[in-house]
Amino acid sequence: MTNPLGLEGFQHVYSGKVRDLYAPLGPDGAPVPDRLMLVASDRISAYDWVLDTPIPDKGAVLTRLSLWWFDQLADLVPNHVVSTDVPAAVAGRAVIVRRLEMLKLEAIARAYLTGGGLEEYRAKGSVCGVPLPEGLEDGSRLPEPVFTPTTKAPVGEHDLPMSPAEVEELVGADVAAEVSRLTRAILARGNEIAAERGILIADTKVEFGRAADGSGGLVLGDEVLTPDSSRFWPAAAWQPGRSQPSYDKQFVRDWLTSPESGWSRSSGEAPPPLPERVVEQTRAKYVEAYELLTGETF
Ligand SMILES: N#Cc1c(N)ncnc1-c1cnn(CCN2CCOCC2)c1
Repeated sequence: MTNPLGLEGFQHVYSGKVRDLYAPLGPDGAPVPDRLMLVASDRISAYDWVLDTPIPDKGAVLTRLSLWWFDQLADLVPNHVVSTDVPAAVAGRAVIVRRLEMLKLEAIARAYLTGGGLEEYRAKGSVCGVPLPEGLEDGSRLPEPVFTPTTKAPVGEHDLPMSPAEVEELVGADVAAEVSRLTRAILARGNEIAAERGILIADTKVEFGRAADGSGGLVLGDEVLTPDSSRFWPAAAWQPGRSQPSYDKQFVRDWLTSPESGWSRSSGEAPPPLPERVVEQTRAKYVEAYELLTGETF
């Protein structure tokens, strides 16, 4: 298995759109049983494409933000973070984590109605089996966060909505109820904190696992409440009844859909490289979100 970053003492396990997973190797050269390393890249995705142009420091900013959120949520749920003692090549954008038995579902909660949830609401008046009030629009705030889990589709395929019965069949009724409760509580806590700082978190995806030996309860894995795992909206621009501007990706989206890019979403072709000004504006939004939420300087 190739080692894209050439990390001595680590075996590459998996690459997602913007993050990668490595296994630390022990002195015998075998993977250490209960450890993994999550590495956040500077890659950015838009319109289902991973763009050619990296956003400098994006991986480091989102790693620090996720670590901060794990701390803010520690009273709600234990997490998989072990340390940030990582190789210099990925310092600041990688985390050593406990190896978990991950639940095979994407635990999604929605506090505002948009995207796939809005489509289902318009068709059925409900989302994932949860009836919603009439008259909701794109961007409407929901009475309370709704659990809208999906499958974990293979690379290149789309995640599919799961009904409560399908979740229970996958993980059992008790774990299904706890995953729903925790996912909604994480989003509610996130919005309590973010709204005071000018950011609305419309929805979020988290991942849970259990200790490999089966001991203990659910552990929060992956990343948490970052602009990659969640929809961040600027609170001041919130206006139900239209598509909301993205806190972090609007400069990218606006340029890619402008005549200047020469690109069309319907072309099926990869988007062109981003101009430097869009890269700088986007980097600044990630840093701004981090500094607003945490009160710390990047
Ligand atoms: N987190 C975590 C974790 C863990 N603590 N233990 C075992 N497996 C995983 C794991 C394996 N894959 N994913 C999906 C999320 N990936 C993250 C990396 O980047 C690609 C997507 C999570």
